Amino acid sequence: MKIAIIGAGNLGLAIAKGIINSKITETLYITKRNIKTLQELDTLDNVFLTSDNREAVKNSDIVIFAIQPAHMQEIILDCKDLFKEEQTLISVVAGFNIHKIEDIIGDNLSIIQAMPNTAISVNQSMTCICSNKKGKEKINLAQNIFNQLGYSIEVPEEQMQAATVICSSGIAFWMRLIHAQTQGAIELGLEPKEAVDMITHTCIGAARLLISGNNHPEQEIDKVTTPGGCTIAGLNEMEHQGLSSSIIKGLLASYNKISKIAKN
Ligand SMILES: NC(=O)C1=CN([C@@H]2O[C@H](COP(=O)(O)OP(=O)(O)OC[C@H]3O[C@@H](n4cnc5c(N)ncnc54)[C@H](O)[C@@H]3O)[C@@H](O)[C@H]2O)C=CC1
Ligand SMILES: O=C(O)[C@@H]1CCC=N1
Repeated sequence: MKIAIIGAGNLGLAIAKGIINSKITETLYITKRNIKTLQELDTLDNVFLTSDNREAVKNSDIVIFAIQPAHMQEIILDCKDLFKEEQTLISVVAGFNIHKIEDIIGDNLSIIQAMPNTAISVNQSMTCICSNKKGKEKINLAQNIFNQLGYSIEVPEEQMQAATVICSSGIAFWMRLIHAQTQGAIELGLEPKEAVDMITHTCIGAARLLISGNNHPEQEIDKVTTPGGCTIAGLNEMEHQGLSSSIIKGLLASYNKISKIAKN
C-alpha cells in the first residue's frame, strides 16, 4: 500500500509520524511547499519528500489531504486528471464537507472524510470517519488504517462537526485542563515535571476506568468522594466557579464556529 500525505503541517506531519511508527505502508509520499523543514524524515527508507503534489498523487493508492481549507480547491483541481477510480481520497480538512469535494471532482471517486487529532503522531488518535456513496466500499480500509493509528469510529456525515470539536479540538481542551491542574499542583508545592507526570497518568487512569467498565462518570466520582472529605470540597468549589458550565459553553462556541466554516 502506498500513501501520500498532501500538506505536512501540524496534522499532516503528525499523521506521517504515526504511519511511520506503525509501518502500515510500503511507501509514503509527504508533500509540502517547502520541504526543507521536513529534514528529520529525509533519511528514512521508503519516505519520499516532495513539493510536487502530482508526483505524490500519481504514485499512491491512498491520498490524504491535510491542507488548509483555502487550498483545497486549487490543489484538487491541479491533480484532478490523475485521480483513479481505485484510489481512496481521505480529507482531514475540518469544515470541508464531502459535497464540497464532490463539487470539484464529481462523485465517481471514493472519498473519506476523517477527523483525527494530533495524538495520531503517537498512534493514539480518536478518529471519526464518514464517506461519500462510492467510498462506502473503502470504509473498512480507512478504519483499518486509523485503528493502527489509534481508534476509529464511523459516524453519520452530519456528526462530523461535533466530532471535530470533541476529538480534534478536544486535544487542546484536555491540554488546557492538564495545564490548569499543573498550575494548581505547583502551588501545592509539587515540581512541574512531577506534577505533569502525576496529572497525565491520573488522566489516563480515569479514561481507562470508563473505557474498560460501563460506568457513568458520576458513578466513578461517587467512589472517590468521601462524605465530608476533600474531593467533594474541591468538586463543589470547581462547580461554584462554573467548571461544567464553562466547558459546555466552550464546546458549543467551538461547534458554532466550525458549523459556520462548513456552511461557507
Ligand atoms: N491541527 C489539528 O489538530 C487538526 C487539523 N485539521 C485540519 O487539517 C488541516 C491542516 O491543519 P494544520 O496541519 O493545523 O495546518 P498547517 O497550516 O500546519 O498545515 C498545512 C500544510 O499545508 C502545506 N501546504 C500549503 N499549500 C500546499 C501545497 N500547495 N502543496 C502541499 N502542501 C501545501 C503548508 O505548507 C502547511 O505545512 C486543516 O484543514 C485543519 O482543518 C483537522 C483536525 C485536527
Ligand atoms: O482549530 C481548527 O479549526 C482545526 C480543526 C480542529 C482542530 N484544528
